[in-house]
Amino acid sequence: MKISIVKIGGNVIDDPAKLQEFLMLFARLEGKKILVHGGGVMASKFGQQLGIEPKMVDGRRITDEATLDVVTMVYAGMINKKIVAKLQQLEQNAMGFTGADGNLIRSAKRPVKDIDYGFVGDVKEVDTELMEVLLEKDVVPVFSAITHDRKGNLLNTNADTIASEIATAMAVKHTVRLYFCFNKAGVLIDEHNDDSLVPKINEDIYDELKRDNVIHSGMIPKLDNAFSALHKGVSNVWLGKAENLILASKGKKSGTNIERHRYDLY
Ligand SMILES: Nc1ncnc2c1ncn2[C@@H]1O[C@H](COP(=O)(O)OP(=O)(O)O)[C@@H](O)[C@H]1O
Ligand SMILES: CC(=O)N[C@@H](CCC(=O)OP(=O)(O)O)C(=O)O
Repeated sequence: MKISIVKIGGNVIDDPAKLQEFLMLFARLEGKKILVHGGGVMASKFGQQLGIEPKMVDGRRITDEATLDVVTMVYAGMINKKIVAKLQQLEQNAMGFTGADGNLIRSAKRPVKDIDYGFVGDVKEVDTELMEVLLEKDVVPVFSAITHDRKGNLLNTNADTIASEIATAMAVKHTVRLYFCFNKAGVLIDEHNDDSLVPKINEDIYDELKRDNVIHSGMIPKLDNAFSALHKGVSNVWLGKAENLILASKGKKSGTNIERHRYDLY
């Protein structure tokens, strides 16, 4: 099978008009597809209303027990079900999941090293067989950023990581393209200027831009996950504005394309 794995970030989801526009494009995407959504911005806002201040380290959320409740409500509840309903309206047979549903994504609580991330899960296993059954039935799986450890605990997992792990697992048997859709034109030299796009990036350029703090916060997990997916067999990774999804799917020039090898650009 040819499968598109599309990740949509919280900044787009938080804007109802932009979300609707993106879902309409996603609905037009041909072939088998899986959607993974974040919602970090909204979890931070709802948490703050409850007096819980967000704590992020390199784009990843420190998740204590109260925060885990908030992210479960916001990601697996509100956002996931709204997206599923909107996709159903667009005649996509969407089904919403956390990793616990059908044991689709099992993770393990991240071990404490320098930082204690709390209830954050590192993905250990994706059930590709069940995923294939769903895709064969033309179901469009929609994943939130919640996984489980099969010991009764839900865990918060970065949505970019979920997209990359699903892509990697499916790439063992299938041809997989991974799209990270968000609110910027791609990797930028000046994050406030969409014209400063880096059209191709490899790990050497990434290391340099990260060292110079040109790439920071949420862009770090995105690129770490993009390179990891490519190294593990994903054919193609694209990163760019949600509204350019269809252009990207047709191979038209847009966004940042991630290159697999350090020597790709030389
Ligand atoms: N070099 C860069 N180019 C573009 N965006 C960057 C860069 N470095 C940091 N960022 C920030 O990363 C953000 C994207 O990460 P994140 O907020 O996690 O996205 P998402 O919407 O997918 O959740 C951008 O909105 C931008 O603020
Ligand atoms: C562990 C961890 O960082 N989890 C993320 C999951 C949501 C997410 O990734 O949302 P965006 O894609 O909108 O950033 C978080 O709670 O922010």
